[in-house]
Amino acid sequence: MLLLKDVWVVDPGQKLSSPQSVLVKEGKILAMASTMSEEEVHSQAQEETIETINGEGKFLFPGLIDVHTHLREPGQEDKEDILSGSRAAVRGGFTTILAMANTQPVIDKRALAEFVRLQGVRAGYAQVLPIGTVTKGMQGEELVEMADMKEGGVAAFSDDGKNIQNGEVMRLALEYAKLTGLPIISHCEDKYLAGDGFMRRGIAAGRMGLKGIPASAESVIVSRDLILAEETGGKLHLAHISTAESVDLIRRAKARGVNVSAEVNPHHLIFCDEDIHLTDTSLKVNPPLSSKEDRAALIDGLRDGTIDMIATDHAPHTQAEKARPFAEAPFGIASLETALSAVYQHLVLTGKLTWERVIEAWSYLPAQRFGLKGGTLTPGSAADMVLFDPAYQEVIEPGNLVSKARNTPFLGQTLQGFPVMVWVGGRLVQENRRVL
Ligand SMILES: NC(=O)N[C@@H](CC(=O)O)C(=O)O
Ligand SMILES: [Zn+2]
Repeated sequence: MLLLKDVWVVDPGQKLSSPQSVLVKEGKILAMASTMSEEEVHSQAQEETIETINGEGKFLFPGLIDVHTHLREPGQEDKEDILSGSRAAVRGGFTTILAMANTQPVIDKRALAEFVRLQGVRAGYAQVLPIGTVTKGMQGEELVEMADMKEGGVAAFSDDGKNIQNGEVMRLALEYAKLTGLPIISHCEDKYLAGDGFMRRGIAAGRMGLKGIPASAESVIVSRDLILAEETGGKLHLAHISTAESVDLIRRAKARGVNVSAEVNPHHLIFCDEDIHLTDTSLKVNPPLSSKEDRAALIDGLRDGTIDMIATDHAPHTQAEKARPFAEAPFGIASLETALSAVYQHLVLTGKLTWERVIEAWSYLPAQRFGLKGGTLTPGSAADMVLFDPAYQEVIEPGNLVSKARNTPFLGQTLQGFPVMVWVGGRLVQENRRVL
């Protein structure tokens, strides 16, 4: 039995943000109270021994749930595998991650989904839930066997990495996915408008002489998918929203009652196109970093709930690939181990977002929208928990990272505020920044 004493609990699912004492027994939250006398604790514990952790000055919140993580297994294990990725997850405060389907081969069959799920179980860190592709071979043409894939454990369907260009295929996907109750996650990018650009079209791209991707490449497809979700009633989730125009479209669709949710990635909230340098590919990502005005609209959208959740889009790549010239390096930022601290430091400490909203957006709402267990510390729920020390500082160095990837813009920088203990189902998996 575990007692976390005098810890500041942030649990939006219970509308709670206050000092509490929390009792954990047999992998579950047993009780929580603002004051707990010795007698009460002992009566709950009965004969058991009690391990007490003093939580003063720290936060406790439900483990984060990341709905957009690329783990690269099967097929590209030199970038990341399910073991290294799920270790990186718990180091960063994530207890459940949804693994994107753009592996090699892509996850378009039940057996493949089961493989990903089982590799997650074998690893024994964060819970790994597979995402299946929407179309066979991720070719954008023929739908996968959705009901069968659900039996195999997929939590959603997505051709992420690619957009489904054919509107009729997207309409059918939204229609058929209703039978499973699972969302279709859309990577909104019109490939013809995006062309072969490397960063957001605008003044910064012009100054560097880099070919730009217009904001419309995203918003045209956001618009199409919102219309199709409205027509079909299908459950739509929009990945990595990055422009003011998209936020506006989603806001208006939600006002009409469209069945849509949206996510934003930490890098789009923290950086903008002006931060990109030709000699540093760590900020080369898709969708590209947008303008300062877009960034402000994304933060506003997250504050008012137009954008429901935060997701990392952890996209690990090898150093050799990222060392190529800007135009040739792959798109993607590895972020599981830095994302929460970066958001805490750059958005919470600066007063742009409340800590409560961040936890709601990264734990409670992902659980609600994707129909997952977790996302709250309500008594009876699994003890997937994060103890977060707001004063803990760490230099982001290759030697500290447990992910195989090093493609983070924070390399060499000091971040403040880190998970210092993480439990999955009551089992301690990270302590003092070391994965156990
Ligand atoms: N975001 C990225 O820049 N890259 C992702 C693909 C994706 O999420 O679209 C990847 O798989 O590397
Ligand atoms: Zn994507």
